[in-house]
Amino acid sequence: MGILEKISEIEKEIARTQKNKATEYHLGLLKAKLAKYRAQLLEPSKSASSKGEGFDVMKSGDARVALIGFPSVGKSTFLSLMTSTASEAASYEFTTLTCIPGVIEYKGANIQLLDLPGIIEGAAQGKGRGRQVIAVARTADVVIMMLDATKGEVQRSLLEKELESVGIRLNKHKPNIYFKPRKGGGVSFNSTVTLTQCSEKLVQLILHEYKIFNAEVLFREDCSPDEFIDVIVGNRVYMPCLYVYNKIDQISMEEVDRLARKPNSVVISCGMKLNLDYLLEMLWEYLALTCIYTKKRGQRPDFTDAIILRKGASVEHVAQRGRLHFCLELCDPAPSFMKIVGPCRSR
Ligand SMILES: Nc1nc2c(ncn2[C@@H]2O[C@H](COP(=O)(O)OP(=O)(O)OP(=O)(O)O)[C@@H](O)[C@H]2O)c(=O)[nH]1
Ligand SMILES: [K+]
Ligand SMILES: [Mg+2]
Repeated sequence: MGILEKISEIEKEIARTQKNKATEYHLGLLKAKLAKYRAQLLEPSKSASSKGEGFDVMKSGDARVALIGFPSVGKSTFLSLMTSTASEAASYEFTTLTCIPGVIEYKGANIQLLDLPGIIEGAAQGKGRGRQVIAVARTADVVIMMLDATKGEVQRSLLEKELESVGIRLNKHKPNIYFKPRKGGGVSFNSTVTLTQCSEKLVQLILHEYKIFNAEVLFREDCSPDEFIDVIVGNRVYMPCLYVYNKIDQISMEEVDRLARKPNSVVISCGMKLNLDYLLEMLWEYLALTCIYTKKRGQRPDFTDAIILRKGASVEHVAQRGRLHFCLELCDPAPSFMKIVGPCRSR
């Protein structure tokens, strides 16, 4: 049996198995197996043609945003609207066949926006350019999942499943579980909270499935078996995702209102240029970028020339941007998220 068949067998079995106390170990084991096969599926194959999967586009600017969506939802139209790059848009599917980068200039930041080919169900398994698109998505700071407002929720849940299956976790934080394999001593299991979804026995079972017999495990959060598996597997990407419903010019006001109220969602129309400013505001928030203005002693800050940093960045990051001589005289008082990490060298 090939890996794809094994995966589909396990998926079917999970779907048939009722979720209750008696089946929890069985289900936990199935999920561990599933994650293992999926990981195998994603391992780069040995053939030369699949080397360097993903489109080769240089990272540039202060942040990277990837446009993911079904064909013809308006990704290219959006790129052409928001950046000075033109990407061909047309009414037929798979107009875009490669990765096309553009730059959004916002609040002094350069945000790299990547237009990508449309993806469809089965993308993660290599349908269309799915794997390449997903490989690019993994490198982004934020994913915009663009959806056709007229197509309901189907597109959204299909794409979520695709991304989920390749280890991309949308709008979730890393599970707060300490996990460290050891050389010996068996499995030591502890938790600082009451666990309602995992138990020591289940954790042991899952670990054994991964041939891990010695490890330290500390749950600091009431995590699910899936979250625990994510921690063991280790290569998960936790990524903010904005769901953007395009083409709202095609649906009723009631429907627009319903979509707009969904969490992490924005409704727009590229065709009628509706709500694009609000989308940018949201995007900025999701990117969690901060502008820092520097000044020389006795002078006013230069608000036309910001340094863009991630929230939580330090003076050292400013220094790395070659603005060291300014950073010694940062606006006073220093913003609370800046921590001084060491003496600055002067230039
Ligand atoms: N009514 C309406 N049509 C739109 C809107 N935005 C884009 N379109 C149309 O939708 C069609 C597809 O747009 P594209 O930008 O090519 O879509 P895409 O997602 O890049 O498609 P692929 O590259 O094939 O994956 C085009 O005919 C656009 O004119 C919108 O807001 N409203
Ligand atoms: K298209
Ligand atoms: Mg396109």
